[in-house]
Amino acid sequence: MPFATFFPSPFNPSTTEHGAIQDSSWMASFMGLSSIFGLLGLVSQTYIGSSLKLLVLGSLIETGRRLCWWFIERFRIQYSLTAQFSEGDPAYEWIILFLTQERVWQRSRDFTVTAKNSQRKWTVQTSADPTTVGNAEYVPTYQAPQLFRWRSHWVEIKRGNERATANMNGVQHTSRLFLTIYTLDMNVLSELVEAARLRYVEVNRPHVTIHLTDTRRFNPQQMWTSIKHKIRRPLSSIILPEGLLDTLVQDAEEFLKSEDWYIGAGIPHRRGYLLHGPPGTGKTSTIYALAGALNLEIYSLSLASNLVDDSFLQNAASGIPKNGIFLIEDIDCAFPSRADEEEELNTMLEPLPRNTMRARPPRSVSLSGLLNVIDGVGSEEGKLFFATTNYIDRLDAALLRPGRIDRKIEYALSTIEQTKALFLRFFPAARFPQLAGPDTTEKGVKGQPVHILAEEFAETVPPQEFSTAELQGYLQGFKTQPVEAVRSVATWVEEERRDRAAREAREEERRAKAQMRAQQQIGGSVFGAAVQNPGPVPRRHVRDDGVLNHGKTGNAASHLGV
Ligand SMILES: Nc1ncnc2c1ncn2[C@@H]1O[C@H](COP(=O)(O)OP(=O)(O)OP(=O)(O)O)[C@@H](O)[C@H]1O
Repeated sequence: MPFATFFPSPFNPSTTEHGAIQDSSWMASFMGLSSIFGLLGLVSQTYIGSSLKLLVLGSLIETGRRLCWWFIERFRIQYSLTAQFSEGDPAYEWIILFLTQERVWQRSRDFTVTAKNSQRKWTVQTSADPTTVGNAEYVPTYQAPQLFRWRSHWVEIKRGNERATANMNGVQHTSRLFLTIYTLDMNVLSELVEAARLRYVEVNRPHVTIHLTDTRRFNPQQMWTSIKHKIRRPLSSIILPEGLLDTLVQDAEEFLKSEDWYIGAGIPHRRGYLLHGPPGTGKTSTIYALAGALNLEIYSLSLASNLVDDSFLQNAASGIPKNGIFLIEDIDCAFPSRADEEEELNTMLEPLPRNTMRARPPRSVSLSGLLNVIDGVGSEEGKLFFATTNYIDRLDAALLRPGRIDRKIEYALSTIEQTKALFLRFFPAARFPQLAGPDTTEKGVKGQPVHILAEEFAETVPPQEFSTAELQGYLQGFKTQPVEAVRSVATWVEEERRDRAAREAREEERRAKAQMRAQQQIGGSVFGAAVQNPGPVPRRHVRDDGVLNHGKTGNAASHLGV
């Protein structure tokens, strides 16, 4: 319809009220305008029509698209299984190794490269030659899902956004992974997870897995966030007095096999071992070798950190799965030594600058917290508890009672037999055929040359004076020179004795000075100092006669020499 007809004008001659004929030029220009309006009307009419058509078409497409997604989603929900894995959980490690081996990330083109650590991540092998990869890890950065086929099923893998958890050290980010399997069969998921676990076990067969907590990344749901793999150590490489190791291994094996017996007898299925003795005598090495021999994973916790408190300990212990070894090294850390207490006291007695408050040295794990963890709820599910200490005397009797610590195993400095065995381990006949010749007799000793050397070495080293670690350190300096090692050992023993004597004298002097300072301050300005520095000294009391006494240890006065 023409525009003019559609919008009748008051200036249109046919519609003028008086019917007067207008001037012809005006008429002409009016006719021109009218035709432009008409044209515009035509165009806009076509435009609106097309727009309407487009609108309808667009709506149809969008509805179709949404419908498609809806069907796809319904299909996914109906015909797929989705599992989530979170960093820090062992299953996450299994699946990461599995995906790496399946080369799922191989098409990645965008990486974050980090120096290799022992924690397995999204590593992609970028080169067929392992030496080229070197000590770096290639972690794909993009979030796009990856699709692969596993046993005739389509599997989709997607990196989730990192989950942020707030803790006392700020916000902690944990990676997540979503695995979707397109199948109706629920078993496929558990089969895949089990296949990943078995592969992980197989790959780590030469290793012992050690789980560690990271106090900076405290998350009550996920305590064991760090994993290390140590080369499995054969039990035969541990040199201990005859029978000690065999008894320990048999005891642990017996324990693992007898869950039913424990349940039947109403005894909690747990076993505690305390390995005690001087440093470097093989306590930790024994536990690692045992874990390797029995295919157990170690969950190792140190009480030395100020951030480890009772609740941290409780959370960590309850996160240990069945048949795991819970290891607390240097368990005495939780309990201060007398030397520590003296040191602490001396520090407290030292004057502080004005207006300075002295913080009490943090020691966060309590004895009751520790006892609860060892025999509390959740500790009885087939867990082996191992603790090591250099100072068994510092441990409370409550901790050492059977049910908490079932076996105490003492480690000592190297005996003649151990020293000899260590020498033979360093210079095996296979590597030193010249020492494996026929039996000879020297200085009344008969045997292969290597045995005669070992005998001579062991006789020169005084028994029970050096730790196996110290002797190992000495022999490392003579890796290829067994004869030289024997020749020089007497000189080394003398030097070591001199060094020790000098160290002890220095330590004695330091302690004597500290004691003197403490006594002077107690006798003189101790009360002034106490007013200035109101740090609490809860376990100690100052007797009327000025003698220090320790509330807890009782006889501290004697060890202070007053
Ligand atoms: N009995 C032993 N048999 C074999 N190797 C030993 C033995 N004792 C110590 N070593 C060696 O000495 C080093 C330290 O040993 P380990 O850490 O097991 O000692 P430890 O008793 O746990 O010491 P610490 O009390 O200081 O923790 C290791 O390299 C280990 O190989």
